[in-house]
Amino acid sequence: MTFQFNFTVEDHLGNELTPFGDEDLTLGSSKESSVSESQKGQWGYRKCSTEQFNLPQDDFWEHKSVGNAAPSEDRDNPLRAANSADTLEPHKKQPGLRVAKEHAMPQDLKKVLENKVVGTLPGLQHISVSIVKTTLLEKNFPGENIVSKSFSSHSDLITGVYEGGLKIWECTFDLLAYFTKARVDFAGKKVLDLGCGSGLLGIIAFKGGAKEIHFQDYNSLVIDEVTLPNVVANSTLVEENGINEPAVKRVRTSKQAQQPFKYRFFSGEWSEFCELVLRSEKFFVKYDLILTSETIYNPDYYSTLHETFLRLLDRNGRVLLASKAHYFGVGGGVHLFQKFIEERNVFETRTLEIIDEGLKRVLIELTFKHSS
Ligand SMILES: C[S@@+](CC[C@H](N)C(=O)[O-])C[C@H]1O[C@@H](n2cnc3c(N)ncnc32)[C@H](O)[C@@H]1O
Repeated sequence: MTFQFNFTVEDHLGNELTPFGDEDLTLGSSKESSVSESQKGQWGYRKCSTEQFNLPQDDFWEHKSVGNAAPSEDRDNPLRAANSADTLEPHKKQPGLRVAKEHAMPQDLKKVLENKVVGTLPGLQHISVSIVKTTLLEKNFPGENIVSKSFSSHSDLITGVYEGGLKIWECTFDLLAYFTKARVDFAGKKVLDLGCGSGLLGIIAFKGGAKEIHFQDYNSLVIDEVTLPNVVANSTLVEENGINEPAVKRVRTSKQAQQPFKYRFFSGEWSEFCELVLRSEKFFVKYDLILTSETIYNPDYYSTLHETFLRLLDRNGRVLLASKAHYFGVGGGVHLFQKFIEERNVFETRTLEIIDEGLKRVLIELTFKHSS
């Protein structure tokens, strides 16, 4: 599927460091922007010198090994069955489904930021994805060839090959703004940034005091080249630079800041990811919060996405989801997704906010109909 429905905030704002922008990936129609003037003004770039980052010691990163058997559970009730590592509905193994894997944090964290250019947003550091793409193209990256595939097919999404993680999508910023507005409480929570791409949602959750954060993206390369570097770039700057993030101030004491945080990184298709994490610990502790932006564009994925929520969300947890109202060309959107959720009758949805400028966007919350 050849598809383009968005712009990168980074490219849209213009940046002289960008040798080619996503302009090159755009099919036809004009781009629409709803990025506010204040967002534009706050975006800037600087070359990254790894010396500028006082990177954390090894024990900062706590990893768990994968491989324990999953607990067996009662399957009569969808909620109980959701605890099982076995799929609720027989999972049709499709050939070519991207197998999930866990990414270990590299030993040498400074290397993660090598050749990266770092931009800033309020309370956030963020590497330039355009530079990453260019570097990978130049290097003729031997792994997942998604950059050149995306480039040559003029598409931001290639179904089953590249699902768009090499951009920061617009709704990420809607959700970030909502976190501040609604004073979302991350303290002590176990959080999943699902379909993370840049990982900015999870990073803000970390800064807000979340106790454990997992990042998942379809593409392995996205995790290695974008998500991980962003996490590293943001890992210690919070305290050192005195970034004024209200949520940070509220919950993070200097003592908390010194405690090791648990990050884990995963790539792969959602059902495979579920299998992997549910098997990774004998008693997998479910997520209190699942954050997900621009992941409901393809109706073909709704069933797997629903099942992922069902199996991985704590009964008293919630999903915060941001989406365009409609994804032209692919067919998905909020209305269709909400209808799908209603029919399944497991979650209830609540509209948190409608952003009606540029392309209409919606923030919704999902919670279990019957919590504990
Ligand atoms: C359009 S991108 C959005 C990236 C990021 N959340 C943002 O807002 O900038 C959609 C993301 O969802 C994930 N995704 C989509 N479909 C998926 C699937 N079937 N299995 C696993 N991940 C998927 C991909 O990892 C991709 O990064």
